[in-house]
Amino acid sequence: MPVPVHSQKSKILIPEKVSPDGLALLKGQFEVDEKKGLSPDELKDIIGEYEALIVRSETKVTAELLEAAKKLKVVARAGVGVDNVDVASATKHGIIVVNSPSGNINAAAEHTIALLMAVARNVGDADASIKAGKWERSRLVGIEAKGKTLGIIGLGKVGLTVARIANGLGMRLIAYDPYANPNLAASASVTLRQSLTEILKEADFLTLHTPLIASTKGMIGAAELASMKPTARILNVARGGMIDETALLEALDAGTIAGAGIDVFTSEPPQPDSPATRLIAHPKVVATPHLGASTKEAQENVSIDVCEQVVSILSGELPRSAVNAPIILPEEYRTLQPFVSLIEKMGSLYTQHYVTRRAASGTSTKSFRTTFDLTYEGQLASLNTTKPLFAALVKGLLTPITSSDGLNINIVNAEILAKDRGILINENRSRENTEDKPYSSFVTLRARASRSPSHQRSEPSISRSGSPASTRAPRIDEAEDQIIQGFVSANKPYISRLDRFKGEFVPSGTLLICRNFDSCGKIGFVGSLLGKAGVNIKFMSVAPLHEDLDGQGRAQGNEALMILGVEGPVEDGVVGGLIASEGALEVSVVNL
Ligand SMILES: NC(=O)C1=CN([C@@H]2O[C@H](COP(=O)(O)OP(=O)(O)OC[C@H]3O[C@@H](n4cnc5c(N)ncnc54)[C@H](O)[C@@H]3O)[C@@H](O)[C@H]2O)C=CC1
Ligand SMILES: O=C(O)C(=O)COP(=O)(O)O
Repeated sequence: MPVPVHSQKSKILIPEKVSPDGLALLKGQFEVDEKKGLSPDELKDIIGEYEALIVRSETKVTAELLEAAKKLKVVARAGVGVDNVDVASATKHGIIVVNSPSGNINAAAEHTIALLMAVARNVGDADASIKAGKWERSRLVGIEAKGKTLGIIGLGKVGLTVARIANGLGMRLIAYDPYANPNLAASASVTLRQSLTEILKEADFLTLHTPLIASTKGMIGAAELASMKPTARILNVARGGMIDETALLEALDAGTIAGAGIDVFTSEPPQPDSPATRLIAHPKVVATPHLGASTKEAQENVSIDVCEQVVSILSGELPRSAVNAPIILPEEYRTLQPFVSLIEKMGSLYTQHYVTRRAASGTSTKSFRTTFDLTYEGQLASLNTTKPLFAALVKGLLTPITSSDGLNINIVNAEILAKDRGILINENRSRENTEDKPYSSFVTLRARASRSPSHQRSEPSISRSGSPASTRAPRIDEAEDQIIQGFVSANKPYISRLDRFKGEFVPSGTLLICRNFDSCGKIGFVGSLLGKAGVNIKFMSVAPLHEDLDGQGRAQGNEALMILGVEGPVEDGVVGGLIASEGALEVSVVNL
């Protein structure tokens, strides 16, 4: 992966309490600002300085805030629910949203059980009573959990964990979740019901564990409460807004619902005199101020989880749990990572080497429509998702011709951006046997340029400033395909073919790519010219013509590529000198 360059440290804003365990991973590498108690306007005023924002449930990450977040690359939610983040807007801006999908699951489940027991045994009421100097044993008689039916709405991670603990308490478990895994449900002794109505009728305790989405907003209203047993108790450690707070208050007052344990509210903290405030004050309610995830262990987990992902993203790597990007299995993630780097470099090499050259040859780039065929061979061909590789190619193609503060191209928005710019990419898989090769996967980028009939915008525009390009380049034949091939060995990307030339080189740093006649003295000529210009050569690789290889690997043609890894800027004058009569036919300078 690209090595993070933090010459000017990236800034990270943390407007909420996030455990120091994760923050320790950021401090030193980045500038970390912990600023609590900011108003929405204050947050909007400063967000433009930051590349990462780490929040919990209190900060509202709105479309307006994201619009002002010009440098933002990632919103990290140190927890599960992202209902406080406008994910669609983040996607549009190419901002990755990550969360910690499992760091606080156990805490939320245990808190649900704590509320269940507290409601069953009147713990809140009894505590207030005894603190007030009373001794009310007969008023505070409770019920047991054992043998009671627990109705679970949403049998995901928290719901299943609650089920497993409640099973230990001897409860009968039923659940409603149209997307539940029946095997997981059975293994937790949960019987799945086909409708919410069945659950509502049977439950002695009802607990909610779905996300707050359109289908769950207000899912428990007056009608649902009326269909429940008058002895039933309700628990909500998921999200406020799923239960109609006014309807619940009325049901508790009317005695048609026996009690409630509530951790989350429609508005947090609740407004004075709101239904939520009256619920909190109700004697049949045990309330907590959104404490489901508030354990030392959970906060350590989520903090480390999201901070690691922030480091990855700011270093140009893939995150583990992106909410607005495809899910990547851990083993695929390990395979993909070095290829993401390789393919981004292949795309960048294409734009810097070919597009620039085409411009220098005097051919209008606007008159070409280029189709890219990206072919994965070997191990890569059997991956479930190649989206990160696709995104890497778009990023590589466009970054050299985009101002650095312009596009934030990533896995989230690559497809939209490619489409917007008329870049057509076909992905192909080939299971050709790579066993005889020193690498298990192989990538080929083939660019097919053809004249665009209407001269529409089709090619990335190519005004790379300060990019010295060849002057004696031949005109590009529009029927000619450009080919770049590469592979990864020991996690390091290599280019193995550039157009008609075959030879391995590491695509990193500043490279001088010289096409020349394969004759004596060329290396000496180039070396001495660069030496005189003070350009230090770090490595050199010679790539003979691909098609003309004889059976013994010797080039028969009379042209070759010389690839030089150099240090320091290469001025236009130096390039001009290299293309002088005795030197190279063509030179391009690429920065990878
Ligand atoms: N109070 C707190 O501090 C905490 C609250 N939470 C909240 O708990 C909730 C659940 O979290 P997880 O279990 O991690 O989520 P999850 O995504 O693993 O599970 C949610 C389940 O809800 C189901 N579901 C979705 N729509 C449904 C519908 N209309 N009817 C029935 N089931 C439906 C899904 O199929 C899924 O199985 C989230 O809202 C999360 O924000 C999570 C952690 C701490
Ligand atoms: O993870 C979740 O969904 C939570 O609700 C936890 O919220 P918090 O991080 O404690 O503000």
